[in-house]
Amino acid sequence: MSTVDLMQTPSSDPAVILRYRDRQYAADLIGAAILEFDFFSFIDQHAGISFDNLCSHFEWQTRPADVLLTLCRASGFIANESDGGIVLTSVGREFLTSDSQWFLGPYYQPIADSPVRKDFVSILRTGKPANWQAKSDGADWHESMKDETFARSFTDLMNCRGIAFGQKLAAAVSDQIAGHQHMLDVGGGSGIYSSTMVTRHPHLRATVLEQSPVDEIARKEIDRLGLSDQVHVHSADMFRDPWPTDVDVVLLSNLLHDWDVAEAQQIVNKAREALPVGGLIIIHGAIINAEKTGPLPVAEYSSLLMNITQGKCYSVSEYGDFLRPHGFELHPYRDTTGDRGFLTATKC
Ligand SMILES: C[S@@+](CC[C@H](N)C(=O)[O-])C[C@H]1O[C@@H](n2cnc3c(N)ncnc32)[C@H](O)[C@@H]1O
Repeated sequence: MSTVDLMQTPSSDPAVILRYRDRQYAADLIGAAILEFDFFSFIDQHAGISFDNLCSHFEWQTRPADVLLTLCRASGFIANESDGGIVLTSVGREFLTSDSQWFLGPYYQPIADSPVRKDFVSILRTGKPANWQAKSDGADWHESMKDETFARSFTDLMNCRGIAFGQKLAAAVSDQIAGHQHMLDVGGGSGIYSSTMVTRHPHLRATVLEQSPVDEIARKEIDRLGLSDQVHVHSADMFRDPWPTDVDVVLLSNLLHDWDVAEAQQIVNKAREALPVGGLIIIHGAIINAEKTGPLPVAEYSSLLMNITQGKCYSVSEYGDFLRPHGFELHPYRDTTGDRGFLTATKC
């Protein structure tokens, strides 16, 4: 394993490298819409249909249907009228409706039998995530994270991107974090976001709240970086157990997007309870714009998350709904690197 120098920051943006992986499932979701549901022909015949009526017709659940529609909007296949009604764009009508002479459905036929495409059909109907990467042991991603070998491999995956993401985030929140002392990094994985934050802001200490076995992985990683004095690991279940309360910043990095609305709201409510008035919540990850028209790389990544977890990439307005009515003042969304960004909010 290479030596890590968290003081050194990258000069380039890894977006292109990440996008190959982040968009891996998007073709299968579009393939499901075309091949299984002839979705675009239906929209053509029912121009202006509402989201709810669309879901009723196809018997789709809200979460996966929203991810599909966001992907179609971000791709420029559909648009929303001012009353929210869904219509096709020119490219959608000309190339994606089955009675058009330019219909490109047969181009997707080779992936008709892809397990991921088939999974999407059942996720749209049931709302339940598929097994992680079609593993046959029946465990979804959330359950798999309790397995030592899987947790190690997946934490490595998150850690490698987290070095640059964490460094950019730490730099971007400098003004907001200056007067704060103790950050709670909920579901913090290897602790890389805490490690990069305290390296950039040495006045700060951090606590990583993690479940077993990731908690032990985090302890070892933080120790390897020589940061055990500033970053501690608190072993707990974020839903069932109490959170430390002597904190004035809560970081939720790539966390809410793993969960459906009820669980995500539960996490935000626990963050509110943990923070004093004036405390800061930071939500970091891949975030859809307020209009749900993009960015395309985030809409593509959302199809992967929707397939393997109980969540999706939420939009700026959906995060506003989690925060504003629950006692937070929201600050504007900001980009960092690699199609990621963050929102902050202050507890009122
Ligand atoms: C997608 S990862 C994000 C890790 C890190 N925050 C990042 O940005 O890379 C979600 C993390 O939440 C943790 N997690 C999931 N359920 C949890 C629970 N009930 N209690 C504590 N941590 C949990 C997982 O172990 C995992 O490390």
